[in-house]
Amino acid sequence: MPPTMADTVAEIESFLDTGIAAIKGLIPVIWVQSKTSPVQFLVGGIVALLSYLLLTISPPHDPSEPPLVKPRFPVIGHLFGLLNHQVNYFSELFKRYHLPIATLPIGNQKLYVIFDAPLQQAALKSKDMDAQSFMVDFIPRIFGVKQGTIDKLLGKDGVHPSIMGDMEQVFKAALSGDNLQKLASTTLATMADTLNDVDARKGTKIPNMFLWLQSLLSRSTSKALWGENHNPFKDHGVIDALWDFEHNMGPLVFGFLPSIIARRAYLARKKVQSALFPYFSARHYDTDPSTSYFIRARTRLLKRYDLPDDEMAKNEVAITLVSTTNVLSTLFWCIAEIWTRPDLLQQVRAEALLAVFGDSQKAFADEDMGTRTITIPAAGLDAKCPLLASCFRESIRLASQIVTARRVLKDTTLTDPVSGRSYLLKADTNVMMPAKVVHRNTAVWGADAEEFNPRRFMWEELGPKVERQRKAAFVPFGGGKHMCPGRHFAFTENLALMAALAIGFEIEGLNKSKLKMGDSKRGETAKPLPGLEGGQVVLKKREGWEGVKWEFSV
Ligand code: HEM
Repeated sequence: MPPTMADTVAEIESFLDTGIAAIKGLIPVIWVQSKTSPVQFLVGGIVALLSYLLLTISPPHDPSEPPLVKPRFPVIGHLFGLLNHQVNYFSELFKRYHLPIATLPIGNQKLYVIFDAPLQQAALKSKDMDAQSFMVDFIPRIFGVKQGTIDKLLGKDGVHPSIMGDMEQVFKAALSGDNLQKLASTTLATMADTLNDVDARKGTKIPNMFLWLQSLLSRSTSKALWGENHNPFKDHGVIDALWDFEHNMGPLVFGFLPSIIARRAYLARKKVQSALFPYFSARHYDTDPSTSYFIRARTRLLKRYDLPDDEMAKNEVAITLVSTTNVLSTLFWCIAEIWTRPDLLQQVRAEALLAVFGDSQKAFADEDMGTRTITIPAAGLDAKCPLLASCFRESIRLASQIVTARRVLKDTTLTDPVSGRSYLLKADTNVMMPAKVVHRNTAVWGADAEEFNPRRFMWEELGPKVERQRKAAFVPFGGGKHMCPGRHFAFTENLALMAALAIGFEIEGLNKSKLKMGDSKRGETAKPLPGLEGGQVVLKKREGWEGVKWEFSV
């Protein structure tokens, strides 16, 4: 049975008492030793003094703040824990203390960590917390834009108002209604070309499924975003540089000597920025009609903030990344889980056939399809293919290691909508909300929370109570006003692609023993470990479906 809050607080207190007693106990020992060795006395004295200082410089803590979780090693223990275990450190703390929210002292600073889904959602909806502060700190370091550019965008230059509200509107408009439909149909058209290019007899040899999907998603999404004619990512070298940057950007957060300490990411970023610069200076976003609303509206808005083209090129490296990174890993895991379970694949296939052909699916099951054109209706597949959609949600649940971050703007009280318990959060403190802890909480997901269960999101089978509980604990897209606006796009493109793959293709050779999820370093969606991406596979057209031409309607 998990410990209660009272047990946990008692455990924390007893741990602290033991620590202080140990330090106090050292003093007579040092004194005794001093009789024989002055050097030992000196060293011991320094140790005791340092330990005393370490135990007393912790930040003030109000009892109405979230419970204090002192590190096992004073002062810097949590920092070491985070550096050492990254996102998993939050999971370890949750396993140890089972708290809904905690205060972690780090040096003389503190950090709040929210482990509980309803509390996370309450925090994401709070007007007294924002995400901007992180932009100020990290965007110049990660993307190399000037501090002045960020000041303009956040309205700190005394000339411009903050861009945030208008940008949220651009995101919402760009990823809904007609704009979403156009973006999804252009993306899926490139995917259809790739499926149609698969050799009818030999298939397509894929040495690494993850990299193959990375290329497919980058090519199709970038073309849909930036337009067909002047897509800066047309050259595959630029796509490779984008992922090289993504993979190696970690040391850029230190913010000094990037060309030395983060050389690989720095050079890759430079290559992507050099490809974006001519796009902005030639104003293709305005003149090329195939440019997406997303890029056109966002660029026009940024231009109202007087961003020169080189700053535009730096800042906009983020766009293709945000539109593909999380999709890539979740799509990969979903394919890996389905295509390594023959029974599940059969069920997904039957469901997709029914969604595409209606009642006539039985007639098609063994028929030679000749050179027919088959259109996958991408819109509405979520409802028509509940098993496939459940598998996709389950892949997102397990792969999502996102840590959503906010900063408290002024002292505020956060109330857990379920337990009714309130916590005081102090101004200027950072708040971290790890999705992995919520997504693997056995109290919500059951004893098999660490396992892939294809039917975990089959609402009709589970009933409304479980549906409500699980929906509340499914938080991969963040929440509040910054909730991922691309989630509908992600569902549309992924379900449609997988439906086509299930109906018309086999993925031969996908090897379960060569698949392993890695731990996310920066709180992104988890990738497979290098060398454990499922091995070499062949994407083959199914017998009788060799001549089919694929297309998608949205
Ligand atoms: C499975 C796929 C995806 C996952 C798990 C995901 C997750 C997230 C998360 C956690 C956030 C931050 C929310 C917050 O701070 O509260 C976010 C923001 C965002 N996502 Fe996604 N995302 C996905 C796909 C996409 C796609 C396909 C697009 C675009 C085509 C996209 C565009 C964005 C944008 C523009 C934001 C920033 C929103 C803002 O700051 O207002 N995402 N996403």
